[in-house]
Amino acid sequence: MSQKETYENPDLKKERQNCPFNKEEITNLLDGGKEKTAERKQLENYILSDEQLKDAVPMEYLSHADKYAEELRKACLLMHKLENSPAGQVPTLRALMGAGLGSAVLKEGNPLALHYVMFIPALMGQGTIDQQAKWLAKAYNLNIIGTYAQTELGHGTFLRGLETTATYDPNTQEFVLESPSLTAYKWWPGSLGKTANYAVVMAQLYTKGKCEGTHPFMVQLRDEETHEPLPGIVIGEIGPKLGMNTNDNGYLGFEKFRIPRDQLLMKHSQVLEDGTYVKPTNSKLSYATMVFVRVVVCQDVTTNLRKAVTIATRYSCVRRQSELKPGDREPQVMDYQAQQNKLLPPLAATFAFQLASDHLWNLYNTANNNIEQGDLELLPDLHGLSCALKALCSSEGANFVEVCRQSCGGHGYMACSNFPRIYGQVTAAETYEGENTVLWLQVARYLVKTRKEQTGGLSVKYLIGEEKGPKTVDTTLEGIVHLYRRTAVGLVDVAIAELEKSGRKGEAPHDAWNHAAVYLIKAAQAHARLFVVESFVNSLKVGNLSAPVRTVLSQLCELFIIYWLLERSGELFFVRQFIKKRLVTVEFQVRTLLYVKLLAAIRPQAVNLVDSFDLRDEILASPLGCWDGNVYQRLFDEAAKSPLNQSSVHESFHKYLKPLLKSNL
Ligand SMILES: CCCCCCCC/C=C\CCCC(=O)SCCNC(=O)CCNC(=O)[C@H](O)C(C)(C)COP(=O)(O)OP(=O)(O)OC[C@H]1O[C@@H](n2cnc3c(N)ncnc32)[C@H](O)[C@@H]1OP(=O)(O)O
Ligand SMILES: Cc1cc2nc3c(=O)[nH]c(=O)nc-3n(C[C@H](O)[C@H](O)[C@H](O)COP(=O)(O)OP(=O)(O)OC[C@H]3O[C@@H](n4cnc5c(N)ncnc54)[C@H](O)[C@@H]3O)c2cc1C
Repeated sequence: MSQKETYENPDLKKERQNCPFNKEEITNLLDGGKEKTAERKQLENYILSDEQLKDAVPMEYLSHADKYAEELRKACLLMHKLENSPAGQVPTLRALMGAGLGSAVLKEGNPLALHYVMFIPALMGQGTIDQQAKWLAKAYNLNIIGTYAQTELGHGTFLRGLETTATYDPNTQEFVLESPSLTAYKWWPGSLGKTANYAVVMAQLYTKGKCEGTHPFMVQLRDEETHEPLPGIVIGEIGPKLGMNTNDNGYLGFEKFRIPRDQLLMKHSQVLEDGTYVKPTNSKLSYATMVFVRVVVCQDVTTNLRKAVTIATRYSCVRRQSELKPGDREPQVMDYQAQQNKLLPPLAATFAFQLASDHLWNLYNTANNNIEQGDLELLPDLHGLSCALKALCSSEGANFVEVCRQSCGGHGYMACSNFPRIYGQVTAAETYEGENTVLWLQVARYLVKTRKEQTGGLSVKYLIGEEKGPKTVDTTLEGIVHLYRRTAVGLVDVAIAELEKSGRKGEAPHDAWNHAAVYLIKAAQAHARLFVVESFVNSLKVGNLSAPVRTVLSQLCELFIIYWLLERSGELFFVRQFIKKRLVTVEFQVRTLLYVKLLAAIRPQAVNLVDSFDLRDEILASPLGCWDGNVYQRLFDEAAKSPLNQSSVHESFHKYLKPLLKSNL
């Protein structure tokens, strides 16, 4: 019997009555088409009906080592199932690696994730055709399992500061890998601790006595039969973390470890037999794997946010608390405007982030195809936009997930609510693949350069030439988007003025840069927000949407754009012309009124909107967010699984508490 034929909480049932739009239309839109929805559902049935992929006990009750073993067991079973997947191998793999279907089975992180998300992409992006022929089939067939080992104990951000060396020995035509200090040890790579037997290792390449910078090397770490670390390789796992505890992040040291010359991944730069170094066309091409992951992280964070919003919204319609009208029945907490103010902006954000991530994905594909043909023109724009959206989606996503947790009161703090895990994943994305502040500064560098040199890619075209558009702000959506644009331009100009001021005081450019960081980061963030709101508005102009779906998405779009404007209103005060023209006060009064009206307009559709995400209960993995709304019974069922409830008196009572109670007599 399907979950939809059993109990349904009466409040949720009411919420679902008379839905003015077709939920399936939104589901199809988010999946990328009707066929993709059908494919996803078929895949979910295939994977989630397998009893062996279900947890005997919740992960929280297992030891660190048992958690890893259990997740690895399921990850390997999933790989076996992949061969017969009805949806085909590529879509299945994609679904299994991310926060959607994959997380229903592998709740604490997939020990094979790095193999697919970074190791294989690194081989494809950095290896020559011959190297790909040698390694890729082995990697796809899981004859070898790899990771991406870049970060060290001493350096993660500053890649030019990495200490691991790979020194070419022309006599044997080998590279000698060495960790010259404790801080040179690789530290953090996922799957490195216990799972992987190979890695793409980033190391400083030395040849003919000269350092040529960081380069990727294909390195075998463990014996393919026994899995023992090879002589000269030191490996371990780094221990428990805030989240993602079964990704077995590890450490790795090299003691004069030799690899053949042809294990330098040589697609972009080469070392010839005699040690001659051949430069790449662009030194940043060796950073390409990170660019790819930044792009997919935006999508992954959005999926996690959808989960958090679904759980919080359904719970808020089941939960009744306090008094709205004296003497009346306690209301659904969703009927408090304060609760709508918490939950409807993140609901709108799930659409905003998805649409922006879709644009980024398209840019990635075009740029990558061009790069394969030797055309690097789109690279700066891709780097700028992937840094901007990765930083924005992960930081805003983490804040929104925390708000969703808060909106569920005490029950949101339960491990079984699934908020701790979701938060652990989204907050990790603020740090990995480039710490967000560092990425904001990369974006700012691109913006300042574009504004000063008056040349740049599509995402920064608005910084080139005179400001276009109306001089006053009107209350249409276009008018508000224009306000975002003027803020973004204004903040870049403020940052440039700050840099020039420091320059006039005689500061060196690097000091001036450091002293303008606050402004630079604000400018980068305003740029990223502009991109997201423009994507949202433009996406609604095109596309084949029915009138009811267009109406509700337009309401969400407007709500989101006004929400951000009100949230970030302080930034407008940095832009002097806005204050002079008194734009801020008048416009904000009007906008606040509209914002509140939009909350009320969207409120009745909240459950229908999250239903249209079509996230199965197994994926939500939360008694608070289940489709049927049977929250309290499910919470009790979860508590019954606690090992502390397996006996009425725990043995520790006799060991510790009883003697203490006696001694007090
Ligand atoms: C299905 C989905 C599943 C998803 C789930 C994912 C789960 C996976 C879990 C975890 C994975 C995590 C993996 C990792 O974390 S791997 C390690 C990642 N590490 C980083 O990201 C390090 C961050 N640091 C850097 O990127 C760089 O050091 C730097 C901050 C960019 C600085 O580099 P550098 O000092 O060399 O550069 P400059 O600042 O001097 O800039 C010089 C010019 O280069 C341009 N640039 C920089 N980077 C790039 C790039 N990547 N591409 C293109 N161009 C780049 C920069 O703009 C400068 O250009 P200019 O023209 O101004 O000179
Ligand atoms: C869950 C997880 C998984 C990971 N997986 C991998 C992996 O598979 N492979 C891998 O190689 N690495 C991995 N990492 C490492 C990750 O990529 C780095 O931790 C990340 O890039 C940040 O680098 P860092 O730790 O050196 O931070 P630091 O750079 O030391 O940051 C510390 C502080 O200094 C600030 N800071 C640093 N530089 C600047 C600057 N120039 N200007 C202003 N502020 C600055 C930062 O903003 C931050 O506030 C993982 C990390 C995590 C958390």
